[in-house]
Amino acid sequence: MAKPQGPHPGLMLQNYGIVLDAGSSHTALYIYAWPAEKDNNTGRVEQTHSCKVKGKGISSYASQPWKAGESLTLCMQEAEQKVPNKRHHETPLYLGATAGMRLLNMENSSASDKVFQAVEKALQKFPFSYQGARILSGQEEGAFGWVTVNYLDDLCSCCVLTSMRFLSPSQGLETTGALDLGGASTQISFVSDNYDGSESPSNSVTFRLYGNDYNLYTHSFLCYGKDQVLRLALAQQTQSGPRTILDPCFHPGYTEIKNYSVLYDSPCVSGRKPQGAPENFTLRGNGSFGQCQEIVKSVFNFTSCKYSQCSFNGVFQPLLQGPFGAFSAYYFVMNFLNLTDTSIPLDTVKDKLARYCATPWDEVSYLAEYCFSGTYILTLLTEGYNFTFPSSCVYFQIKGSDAGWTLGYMLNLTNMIPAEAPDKPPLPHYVWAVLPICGKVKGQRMLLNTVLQITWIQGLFRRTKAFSQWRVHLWLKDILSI
Ligand SMILES: Nc1ncnc2c1ncn2[C@@H]1O[C@H](COP(=O)(O)OP(=O)(O)O)[C@@H](O)[C@H]1O
Ligand SMILES: [Ca+2]
Repeated sequence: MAKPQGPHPGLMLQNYGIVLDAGSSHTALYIYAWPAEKDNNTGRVEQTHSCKVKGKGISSYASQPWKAGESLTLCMQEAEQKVPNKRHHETPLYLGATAGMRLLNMENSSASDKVFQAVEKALQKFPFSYQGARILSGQEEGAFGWVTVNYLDDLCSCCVLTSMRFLSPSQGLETTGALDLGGASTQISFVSDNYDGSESPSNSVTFRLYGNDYNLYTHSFLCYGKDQVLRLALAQQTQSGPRTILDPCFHPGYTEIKNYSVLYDSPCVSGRKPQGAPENFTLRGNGSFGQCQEIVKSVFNFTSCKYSQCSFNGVFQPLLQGPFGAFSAYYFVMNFLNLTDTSIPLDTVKDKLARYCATPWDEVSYLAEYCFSGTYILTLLTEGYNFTFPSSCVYFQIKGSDAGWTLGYMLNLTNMIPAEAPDKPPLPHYVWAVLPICGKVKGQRMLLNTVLQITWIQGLFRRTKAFSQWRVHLWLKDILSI
């Protein structure tokens, strides 16, 4: 008897790519896959697996570099299992390190080199196509995060509402800005119609996507990740070298003994350690959101700006233009605090946070830093970047933990972001007519894409936003299987 016919084997063939995100707090491995039979520009890339490396980030192994390499072994073995053997040799493997290694490199470049040597040695033992380990610049981290957010196109209801403005002839189609909060740095990246890149060239990244140039504004604030900002705030409170501090950013009843040398062992605060400080100090929480916000505000410098406008610390920032997707620690913290709904008035958000901060520690007794982190996020967004809530459309990404620069980095390095538009229109025009029907099948996201596409047909763009067309193009190819 003839075997039942399965799908043509060629149709099942997948390509894979692996990216290791060596962050300041920990390393994570991501596996991406896309259909092999489609040309690079049309297959939808999806994350098929992720693995969190046990222990801290690779920069924490400065004094025992070999352990940085060893720490990756389990996740790499898992990747060997997850990627089919036949594809191992063709699977590119990248490691990108962010602010933790940027800081280590500033502090002790030979230690950072040794960590990379150890990591390289460990990764080369695996059968994948190793493509190198390096530190990403802050601009790259911001820009690739933006590519990911726009590629994922995982828009929430907040932005569906905002999509109404896509129909306005004066506004043009918008890309989604990206907000990434790490432990040691934070990035903001967006396209603003009023920004041509000339005012502050170091904040400008140009992308050629589908025949159009995008001028992206991006800035990475080193030391403004949530873990380093906590050091800045504690440094602010310990300048006189006290033995005890009453810290409003921690719950009442919370007590912790902190070591001065450990606190000041970071380029973000080094040189500020008080002379003659004792070995330790005791941190006692008193849970006051208002006072905590005052301390957090004091780590931002709003006084000098040599540009037409600035966010903080004298850094140029053009007019905000949204929507924005906020991911990584933005999502972890706001999700934990049940504050991801940005349609809530700002005062209500502050009330909720104030109540959380004032909750006695014995009623929380779990992860002490969320009051501080929530206060920092709110202050960074509203005072630092000047978002106004609820009118600014910032959405905390549901798949927050998995959005980040890694996908954009891989898309770029594997040339999967087409720089040029195809010679002919991606699909004949009659196909657009079926869109409203398709739109109902997959719900919200489809509906939004429909809006984008119709807007395109009607020629309502002030200028062509080919990146969105590219997304729609990918999606159409997907659902129509062409
Ligand atoms: N479940 C979680 N809840 C709260 N914070 C988290 C959670 N998981 C990760 N984080 C935080 O997210 C941040 C991730 O930063 P990371 O990517 O390691 O640093 P960077 O991007 O600055 O190099 C860290 O501050 C880490 O503590
Ligand atoms: Ca990160």
